[in-house]
Amino acid sequence: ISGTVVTGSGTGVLGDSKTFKTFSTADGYYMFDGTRGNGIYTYDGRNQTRIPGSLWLDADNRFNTTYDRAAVDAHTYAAWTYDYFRNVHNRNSYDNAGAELVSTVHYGRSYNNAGWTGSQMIYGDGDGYNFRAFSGSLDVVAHELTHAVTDFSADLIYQNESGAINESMSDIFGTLTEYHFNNNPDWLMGEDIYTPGTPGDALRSMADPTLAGDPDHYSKRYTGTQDNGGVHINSGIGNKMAYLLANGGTHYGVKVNGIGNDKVGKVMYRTLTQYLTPTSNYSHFRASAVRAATDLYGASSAEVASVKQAFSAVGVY
Ligand SMILES: O=C(O)[C@H](CCc1ccccc1)CC1(C(=O)N[C@@H](Cc2c[nH]c3ccccc23)C(=O)O)CCCC1
Ligand SMILES: [Zn+2]
Repeated sequence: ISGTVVTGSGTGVLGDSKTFKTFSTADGYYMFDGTRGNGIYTYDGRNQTRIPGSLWLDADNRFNTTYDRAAVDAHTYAAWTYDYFRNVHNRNSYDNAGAELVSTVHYGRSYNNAGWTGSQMIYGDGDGYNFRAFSGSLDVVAHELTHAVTDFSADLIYQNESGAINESMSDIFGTLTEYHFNNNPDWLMGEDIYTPGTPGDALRSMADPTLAGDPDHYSKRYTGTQDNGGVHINSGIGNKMAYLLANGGTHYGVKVNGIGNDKVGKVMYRTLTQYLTPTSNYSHFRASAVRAATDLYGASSAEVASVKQAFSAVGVY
């Protein structure tokens, strides 16, 4: 179809106004952003589970109905996350070759989850009590897109320790993306869409994983078979490590000197894209992060020392 890139405006899941790129055609305005990579496409799942559904079409380029809100945020936050990886890590989409970013919102009926299918993002509306529309949280959108980056780099197997590191990387870049855009940033995950009736709680805490019952030390790791061997549980070990590496602190008697968010982003990005492999475990995660920090800052640098401190603080050697 022929048309021109224009700027649309609308209301997000939290009732906030935002603008984004749309595509003006004879049929109306599509949620297609032709200014980033090979394009960002947002689809309407129409509360079915057939994907991708229908490319989102609007009559007047103003997206202010309640039904529009999930699409506004999925489209906007996909663009922001594209910009984060492009501008901060010089990566052109998840494959570093401009791969199209495809999202489907209104996936399923009251579907209480989101996900990366291996080729696109899907976002449920939530049931309105436990969750609201999952695309309403920037850290969730960046979490899902980071799964795509991981699949096209380390390709960490989604189970047991490699799966927990996969999950932790998604929580880490979800949080770093939130800080990059200063979008009510915190070291919580999904706080904007979790239990809308209960302010201040979250799906996970990276600052204190035990708030969600997740381990904050390797000695407390889950070794059962639920959740693909605890990928969303043992991610707490990597999440706590990253929190300490960025902010500093003393954990189980081990002092960590913080190096700040930006350096954590550089070390974790290089670790993920240069050193981790599909079968990496937490011990290999430590070795990989030390190598990445050594490449970036030198073997005798404070940053390398802090990486070692952070992994020691969560019991990983
Ligand atoms: O991307 C992911 O890791 C999660 C999707 C994982 C998935 C993988 C394969 C098939 C289906 C689902 C989605 C998110 C997640 O962490 N889900 C957790 C927590 C969760 C969400 N909704 C739930 C409903 C019931 C129980 C747990 C959950 C999970 O699937 O465990 C990430 C950010 C927010 C939602
Ligand atoms: Zn995940």
